[in-house]
Amino acid sequence: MASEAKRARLSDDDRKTTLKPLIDGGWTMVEGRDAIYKEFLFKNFIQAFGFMTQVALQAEKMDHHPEWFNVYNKVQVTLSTHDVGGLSERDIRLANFIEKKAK
Ligand SMILES: C[C@H](O)[C@H](O)[C@H]1CNC2=NC(N)=NC(=O)C2=N1
Repeated sequence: MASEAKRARLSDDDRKTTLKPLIDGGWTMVEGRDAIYKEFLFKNFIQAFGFMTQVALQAEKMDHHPEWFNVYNKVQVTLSTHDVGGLSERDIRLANFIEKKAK
């Protein structure tokens, strides 16, 4: 798939199939924009930062970067595709990677 296509806004069908499992898993829609949000809690800062490091390397590989905020053991993540002003396939892929690493 071309990179422009990957950054296309998710269709209604995509939202029912690929987005729904993430929402069921604790991601929420951000009010007033087409973006998803989840808060992750770790044992301590080192665990949180280890998680962030893994996500950062994957984000760079995908050329798709999270909006996030960290204090000590808490990491708040917002995902959206700035180039298209909303959710795309890349947000789904990054969210699924994040879920895997946050376990
Ligand atoms: C030039 C570069 O490829 C773009 O700015 C990329 C970088 N990372 C990105 N990250 C996110 N979340 N959305 C984007 O649209 C985006 N675009």
